[in-house]
Amino acid sequence: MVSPRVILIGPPGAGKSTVGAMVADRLGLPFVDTDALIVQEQQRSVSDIFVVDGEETFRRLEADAARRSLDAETVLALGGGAPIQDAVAELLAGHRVLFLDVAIADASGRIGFDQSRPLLAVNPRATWSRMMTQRRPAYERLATWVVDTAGKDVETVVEEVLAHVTKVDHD
Ligand SMILES: Nc1ncnc2c1ncn2[C@@H]1O[C@H](COP(=O)(O)OP(=O)(O)OP(=O)(O)O)[C@@H](O)[C@H]1O
Ligand SMILES: O=C(O)C1=C[C@@H](O)[C@@H](O)[C@H](O)C1
Ligand SMILES: [Mg+2]
Repeated sequence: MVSPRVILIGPPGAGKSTVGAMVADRLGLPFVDTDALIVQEQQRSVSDIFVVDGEETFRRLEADAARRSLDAETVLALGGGAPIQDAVAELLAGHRVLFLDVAIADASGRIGFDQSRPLLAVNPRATWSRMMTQRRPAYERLATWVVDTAGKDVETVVEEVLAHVTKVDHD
């Protein structure tokens, strides 16, 4: 069965989009990011969908985007909240799922908490921390591998992800 070489999960600021694109490039594979796919297909921003149609609509689009992205050989980044949905979590069984872990100290510096992340529009640091406490058990349960990105630059994280992917390719 054809499936993504690796699926990246983790909270906003973990580096899923940045690291995922670079890993895909190094592997010579297409990079798919469910957030970007939704934006492209809907022709509007994630924030716009949240504000105009509500989170429930976004989650439905996201689950659908994830479902359609699982049967191709790519590097796949899921939106931060995607694997928290039971419907998406169930789809991940049997796939290589890599949790990019990050703590608030690094995440806050990375994402700057601008308005592009609708869930973090109010009290961004406290909201991120609360969200991560709730989500961490799911990220850990679904992951077949974890890379802690704390204190590591993007290139170091990319190398760690590539090392893992190459190793499991040969196992
Ligand atoms: N290990 C790292 N060290 C320093 N900066 C990083 C690292 N990983 C990512 N960044 C930077 O942090 C910012 C956020 O990264 P990115 O958008 O890839 O996160 P994400 O996990 O895709 O978040 P979201 O769930 O909101 O889509 C980017 O500017 C990126 O360059
Ligand atoms: O963590 C989340 O719930 C989100 C993360 C982003 O990737 C986007 O999917 C959206 O902003 C929601
Ligand atoms: Mg992203």
